[in-house]
Amino acid sequence: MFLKRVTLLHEKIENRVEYPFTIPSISGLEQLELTSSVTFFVGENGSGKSTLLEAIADKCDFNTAGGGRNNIYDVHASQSVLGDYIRLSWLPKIGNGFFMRAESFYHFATHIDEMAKEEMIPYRAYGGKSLHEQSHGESFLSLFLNRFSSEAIYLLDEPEAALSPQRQLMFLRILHELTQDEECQFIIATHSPILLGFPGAQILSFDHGEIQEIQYEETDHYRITKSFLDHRERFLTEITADEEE
Ligand SMILES: Nc1ncnc2c1ncn2[C@@H]1O[C@H](COP(=O)(O)OP(=O)(O)OP(=O)(O)O)[C@@H](O)[C@H]1O
Repeated sequence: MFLKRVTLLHEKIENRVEYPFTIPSISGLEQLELTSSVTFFVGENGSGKSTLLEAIADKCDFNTAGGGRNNIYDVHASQSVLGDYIRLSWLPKIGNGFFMRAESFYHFATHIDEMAKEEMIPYRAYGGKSLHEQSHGESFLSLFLNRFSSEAIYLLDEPEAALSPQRQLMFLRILHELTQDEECQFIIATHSPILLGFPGAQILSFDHGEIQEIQYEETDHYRITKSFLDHRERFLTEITADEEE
């Protein structure tokens, strides 16, 4: 692995009453030690996962709208506000990698089409054809299978968004292959109980106003999914009863 630590530069913060320092998990951050080649960010919606991931992408000089260092295009409101306030500690330092955000993947696909049209890149790196001509899930997997290679850091924001459970398992296999011998590092914000099950991953929870390491079985994603699958009828009865009150 390459990125070892993320430090919040408290001394640079002048205004703590504005985003992103209004997010408890961010304002309380001191240092985050990354201890595995796969780190997951988990937590409730709005707990600050994307904010931190985007800031890390910014400090890696990746396009914060999604892409690597050479993918230069603009998407409205994709700048990282937190990037100026964190420091990344590397051993060794690398520049290869990619930031993928599910929500702006459409814009990235258009950017790739434009580069291919101008013959600046071949489609080979993206599965042989335009990402727009592949289904949402197919295009995600094309990126993972063809563009991802060794000695790089990949920052992925909800990669499961378009993937069927079967494709999520394929993604786990890709993760396994790319992290063998610690050749690639991944930081992944996810809500998927399947992805979170990756063996040996570090799981960082952004809940309860702080970022702390937790075990797979302690995540809401595992607990709620397991409980739902084990007691589906009871869950549905309770949900319906609430609606009728
Ligand atoms: N550009 C912005 N300006 C002001 N507030 C913002 C901005 N971006 C995000 N926020 C707020 O910061 C909080 C954290 O957002 P963030 O996107 O980091 O959450 P998240 O944990 O990734 O959530 P999700 O799981 O829903 O993707 C949210 O309350 C959000 O409304």
